[in-house]
Amino acid sequence: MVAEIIYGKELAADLRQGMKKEVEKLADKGVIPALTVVLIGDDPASQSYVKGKQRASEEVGVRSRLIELPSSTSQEELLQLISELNNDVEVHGILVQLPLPDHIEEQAVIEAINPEKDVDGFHPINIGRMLTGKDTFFPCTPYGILTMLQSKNIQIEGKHVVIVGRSNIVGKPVGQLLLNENATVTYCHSRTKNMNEFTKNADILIVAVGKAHFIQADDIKDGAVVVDVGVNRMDNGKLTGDVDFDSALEKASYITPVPRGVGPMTITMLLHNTIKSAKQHHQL
Ligand SMILES: NC(=O)C1=CN([C@@H]2O[C@H](COP(=O)(O)OP(=O)(O)OC[C@H]3O[C@@H](n4cnc5c(N)ncnc54)[C@H](OP(=O)(O)O)[C@@H]3O)[C@@H](O)[C@H]2O)C=CC1
Ligand SMILES: Nc1nc(=O)c2c([nH]1)NC[C@@H]1CN(c3ccc(C(=O)N[C@@H](CCC(=O)O)C(=O)O)cc3)C=[N+]21
Repeated sequence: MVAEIIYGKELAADLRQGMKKEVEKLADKGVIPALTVVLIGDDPASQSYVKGKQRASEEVGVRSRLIELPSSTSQEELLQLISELNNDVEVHGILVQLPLPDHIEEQAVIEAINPEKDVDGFHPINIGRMLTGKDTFFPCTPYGILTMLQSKNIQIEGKHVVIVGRSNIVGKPVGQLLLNENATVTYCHSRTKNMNEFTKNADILIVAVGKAHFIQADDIKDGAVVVDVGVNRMDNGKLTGDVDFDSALEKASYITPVPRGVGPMTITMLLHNTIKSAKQHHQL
């Protein structure tokens, strides 16, 4: 079998066209959705992602402000800034780019953000709301993956979803989101034994590890749907995923590429959440 490639980049562009129209309508009512991104330090990958977020915001008419701070910023200073942003009625979404420097406790920062402005969907209140099946800001990467699967009418209910990786921002929440869609979910991680006995059983395999070509064709069931979340920069400067794309393409029924797959969808769902937040704040 040769897989159909799911280009998140194209779906993202389609969705942003709709968002642009929605933002124009909001502007007529005097509301301009506004996102503030806080970037600490000078990690080139983070800078590149943040640039992508700025560009996409501009495209749909979301007002995006970037606050760049040195890596010497203290936790107290960051918490103070978040408190100011929480109180600023002109700010609908707050995103603190992760990872943070070692001297800052990530969870304390996430919990300081007003859940109503937590457009990343990382606050425990929003995670809990997602877990219990309530409406909330869904974490952007999981939400983007769900939207990609739905765009191809891929059945989720009753399917065995295997996730490799259990981070708080990707692995864990994508499992919960798909569980809500009635999938049967298995998590694999660094302590999992005989991992490919699980991956080979997956109807939908989602890989978020951060190791280039970690998953090979041998690890994939014939006809499986393969979602590659990994973004790894190779020595030649090019990006590659966690899945050996060329060999997996011959085995899967659907596969997402890297780049142009999940990444652009993550950014698009961030804009979706920011628009949603603006509407909620203005009771629209
Ligand atoms: N496209 C996008 O929008 C996004 C892409 N990413 C990319 O996705 C990748 C993962 O990101 P993130 O979830 O934040 O990463 P983390 O580093 O937080 O988590 C990696 C996960 O992989 C697991 N893992 C590591 N080694 C192995 C192994 N040998 N076998 C099985 N599991 C293993 C870890 O297990 P354990 O928990 O046991 O340590 C952990 O759960 C990265 O490449 C990142 O750049 C991330 C966010 C968004
Ligand atoms: N608070 C927070 N929220 C996040 O959502 C968040 C974060 N921190 N820290 C890092 C990860 C990673 N992440 C990506 C977003 C877009 C692409 C993306 O657009 N990738 C393009 C390529 C981009 C390029 O060329 O550099 C693609 O795959 O086609 C990738 C990765 C969001 N993250």
